[in-house]
Amino acid sequence: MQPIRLGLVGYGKIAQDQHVPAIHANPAFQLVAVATQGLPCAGVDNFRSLGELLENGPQVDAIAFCTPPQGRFALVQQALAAGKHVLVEKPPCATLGEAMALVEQVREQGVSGLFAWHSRYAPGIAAARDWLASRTLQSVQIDWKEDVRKWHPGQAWIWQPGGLGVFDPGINALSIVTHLLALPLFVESAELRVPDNCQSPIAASIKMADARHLDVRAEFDFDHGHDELWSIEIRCAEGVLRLDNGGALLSIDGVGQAVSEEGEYAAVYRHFQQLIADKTSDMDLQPLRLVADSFFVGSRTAVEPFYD
Ligand SMILES: NC(=O)C1=CN([C@@H]2O[C@H](COP(=O)(O)OP(=O)(O)OC[C@H]3O[C@@H](n4cnc5c(N)ncnc54)[C@H](O)[C@@H]3O)[C@@H](O)[C@H]2O)C=CC1
Ligand SMILES: O=C1O[C@@H]([C@H](O)CO)[C@H](O)[C@H]1O
Repeated sequence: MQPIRLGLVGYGKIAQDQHVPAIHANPAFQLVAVATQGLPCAGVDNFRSLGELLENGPQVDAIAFCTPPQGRFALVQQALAAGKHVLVEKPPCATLGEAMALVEQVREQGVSGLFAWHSRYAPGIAAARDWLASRTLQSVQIDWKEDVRKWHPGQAWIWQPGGLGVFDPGINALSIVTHLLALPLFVESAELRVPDNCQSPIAASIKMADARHLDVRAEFDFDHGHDELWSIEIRCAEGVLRLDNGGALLSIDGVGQAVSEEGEYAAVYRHFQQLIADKTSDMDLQPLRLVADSFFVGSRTAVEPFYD
């Protein structure tokens, strides 16, 4: 079986930390070319733009997008126009409208598309989903607090319009919860705390509910330089389920549970490989819709300027 020849656009932090190692570890893929505006990727042909890669580079079957969300829509459209399968990092686009258009364009082109909500592939998520399927949910508490200076050093785009600020990691928690719950969520209220010198929030409190009035609360903090916290606690009539470390750890009533041994990005690429084989797609919009709605209804509180 010939490997899927893969191009990658945006050889930055997550491409270096996660995508390229996961691609190299999966024999179903062969990374053959990179288009990036920063440092080149060793061992493959490098180009300064996707257009140049498509025009002058080696043949590719699929393209992975690891650029910032701003401008990504046009890049993915370029790949779709060339008939390529696409794997798109989260958040899929800078706006909900762009992401909705990509879903349609993937369908029209008859290729496979994946919105890579990587946290949905964390080791504890599948077991959590199985346990919750037969339980009576009463409330959900999300606490997602990390250090932007550690995870996005010098990345000005995250504070600019379309960059989402604290929702860039926070959307991962929303992607997990929307994957675990049976019904869609709606944003009831939100408070966004925006630094004087930024266009996007550094912290946020969100109150959500589903059609059965399940109480879902989220606290996001991007300036949390100590004891980082990525936890989701779901109280049920039958007991308390807790995901910690971004979904890597699962406990029920305080007792640790068996989880998958596969890493997030290995699972992401295995899923992409399966979508291509099955000639289908997986492009969920709900996490991005919740972020958009948080921006719609969120009150804004100005806080002190942020300096990297
Ligand atoms: N930093 C992290 O810990 C994680 C980031 N992500 C997501 O991955 C995406 C990228 O984030 P990072 O890697 O941290 O950002 P980054 O700023 O480190 O990397 C972005 C890369 O894209 C390149 N680029 C920008 N525009 C381009 C264009 N038009 N053509 C070609 N290359 C272009 C830049 O040169 C840079 O190398 C974001 O959507 C983020 O939410 C996902 C998981 C973790
Ligand atoms: O997707 C993302 O994950 C976090 C971080 O890598 C782990 O929580 C990062 O802020 C965000 O882009």
